[in-house]
Amino acid sequence: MTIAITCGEPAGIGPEIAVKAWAALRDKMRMVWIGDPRHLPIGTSYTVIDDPRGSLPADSLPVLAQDYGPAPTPGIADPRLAAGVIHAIETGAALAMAGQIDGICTAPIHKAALVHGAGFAYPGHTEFLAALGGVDRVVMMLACDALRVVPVTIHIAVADVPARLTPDLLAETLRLTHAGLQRDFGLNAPRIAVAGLNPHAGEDGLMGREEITLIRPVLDQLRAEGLDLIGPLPADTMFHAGARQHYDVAVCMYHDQALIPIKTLDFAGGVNVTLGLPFIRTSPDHGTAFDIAGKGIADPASMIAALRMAGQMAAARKV
Ligand SMILES: NC(=O)C1=CN([C@@H]2O[C@H](COP(=O)(O)OP(=O)(O)OC[C@H]3O[C@@H](n4cnc5c(N)ncnc54)[C@H](O)[C@@H]3O)[C@@H](O)[C@H]2O)C=CC1
Ligand SMILES: NCC(=O)COP(=O)(O)O
Repeated sequence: MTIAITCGEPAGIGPEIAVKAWAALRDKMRMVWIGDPRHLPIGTSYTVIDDPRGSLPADSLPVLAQDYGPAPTPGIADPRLAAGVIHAIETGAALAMAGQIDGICTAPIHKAALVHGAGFAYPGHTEFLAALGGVDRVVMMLACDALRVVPVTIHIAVADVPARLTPDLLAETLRLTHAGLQRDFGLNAPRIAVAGLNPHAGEDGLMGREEITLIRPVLDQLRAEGLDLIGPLPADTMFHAGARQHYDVAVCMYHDQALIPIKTLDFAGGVNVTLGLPFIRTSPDHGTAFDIAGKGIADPASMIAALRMAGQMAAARKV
């Protein structure tokens, strides 16, 4: 099994955590890095390879080399590199879809840098990879040992959430989550908790009506299809340790409702995984960390967890 790491934003911590994670896991799994070797931390031992399916060097980072431009100043995105950052993701996705690698693990991108530098038309990897994979809908799931979460709406303004939260989007997110947990996480009958949108899950309509008009009808429909659904639950009380025992994943209505609990519980161990793609994709749960880039102090734990998860998913699909 071979997992490719895409370089991510060269001015961030992506190259550093890729090298650290590769060093930690090189005895346990096959990994290649896609990017411009000039963006690796100074002194990194690497070997340029052509074929990710061939033999890989044991003691230097295998690199599918691209030519994107000289390394930027740490912490300052260089717009001239934006097209290269995007190309690395495209290369990883293409290799995965061609079966030349078993999955990709994407280092973080700086979304604004890609928009300003290359007119990137997507708010994140998740939406870009859906387009590359030729699928209309995917699900962003973040997972750590203590919790899995899915935001139904992802990278949109909070003000836009109620209008974008449609029965179709909610139903498809729940179905993809159910199928993804079955396929890749060994859960035959995943228990899915669903958050309300409003405080106290609307308190019988006193604090908002989306629970009554939208969420409950969708849950009733999908229960009839056989999904094990709990909710809609008040989001403020569904994440304490006791509550978490009753479900395998929490599906939330918007980005921060889902990501705040998991990043608070386990920032170092969290993994971002895209469900519903025709290939495996994981990522660390954190961003580019410009404030510590180039200092050599970035923690590779989330990247290590993401690579392990990609490897486990790939192994499960081969059984
Ligand atoms: N998958 C992706 O491509 C993701 C990209 N981002 C992007 O990253 C950029 C910065 O986002 P922020 O909200 O500032 O979050 P961030 O995760 O980059 O940083 C938040 C704080 O956590 C620290 N931190 C993050 N990762 C760390 C690590 N491995 N070791 C030690 N400390 C670490 C940072 O130094 C900073 O103090 C944004 O452009 C955002 O869009 C954010 C999340 C995921
Ligand atoms: N906040 C999570 C995040 O930004 C991850 O986005 P993506 O690049 O994995 O789509």
